Amino acid sequence: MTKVFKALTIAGSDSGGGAGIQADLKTFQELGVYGMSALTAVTAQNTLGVQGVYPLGAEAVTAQLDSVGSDLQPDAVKTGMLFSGEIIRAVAGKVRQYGWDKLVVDPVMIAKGGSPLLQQEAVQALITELLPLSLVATPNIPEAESLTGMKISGLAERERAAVLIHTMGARFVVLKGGHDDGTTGVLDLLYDGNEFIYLESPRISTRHTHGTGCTFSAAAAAGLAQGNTVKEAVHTAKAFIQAAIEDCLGIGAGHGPTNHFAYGNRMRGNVR
Ligand SMILES: Nc1ncnc2c1ncn2[C@@H]1O[C@H](COP(=O)(O)OP(=O)(O)OP(=O)(O)O)[C@@H](O)[C@H]1O
Ligand SMILES: Cc1ncc(CO)c(N)n1
Repeated sequence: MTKVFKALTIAGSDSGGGAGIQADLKTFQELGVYGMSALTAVTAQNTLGVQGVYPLGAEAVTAQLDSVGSDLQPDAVKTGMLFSGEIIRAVAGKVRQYGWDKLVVDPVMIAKGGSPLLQQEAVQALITELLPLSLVATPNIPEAESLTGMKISGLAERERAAVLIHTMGARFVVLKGGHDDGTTGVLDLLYDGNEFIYLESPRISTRHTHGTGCTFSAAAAAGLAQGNTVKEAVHTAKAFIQAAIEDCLGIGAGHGPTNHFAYGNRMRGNVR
């Protein structure tokens, strides 16, 4: 039998299916990785915004992690929306207990429309509890500003923020450039503690970018689950999200989801 690669996402549910757990599982599946999930919160959400946030208690998160950890042994794990310090501490405890060392931390804080997905007081727990356990952290620019307390405008500041987040314990940092509006390219910065690698792609002019960060970090986790290096996994994640934004589905009246089929379609030669 061929080896089955397995990845676990610890994140919130997006009823609209473009971000959160749904984006993660679709991405795992498209990249040939068996997906598992531990829910932290249920959101009532669509392309127009977040209509409600219903967090789970930490014990419900712990129970799901024990169910997966005691039986299914994920090859890689990613975190998304964690909502509270209590949930972050529970997740960190289980990551340590089960020795999940291929951990991608996407420090989700605020949805694109401005709704908070992480309590302000939980940012410190993210820094002290989870970043030190992470193999890869994938902040966007506002998240990097919140983690570091810096205001980031130019490339030099972005590099400085990546170094700071690395010193918080993330062995690799991908500082994503989606929010750097007004530029013709999108520059994601990968820092490995030693050198900067610049992943640049043309900026696609579209409003359909709901869940780009979730999809990107899930693709990176899928690559790690398959045994790829961090650099390989991040390069594939960039190609996956670029295709998913380019071939957008155009659904919903607001900020629509990306096309999770796009990368696989291209690989299979079925271009839309
Ligand atoms: N308009 C765009 N064109 C091309 N690539 C983009 C665009 N917007 C985002 N990306 C890519 O998508 C990935 C996610 O970046 P972004 O900075 O948007 O994350 P995010 O803000 O965490 O996403 P979200 O919170 O919506 O899930 C990055 O690899 C980035 O380069
Ligand atoms: C559940 C959830 N997680 C993450 C994001 C960030 O895109 C979102 N909008 N919703």
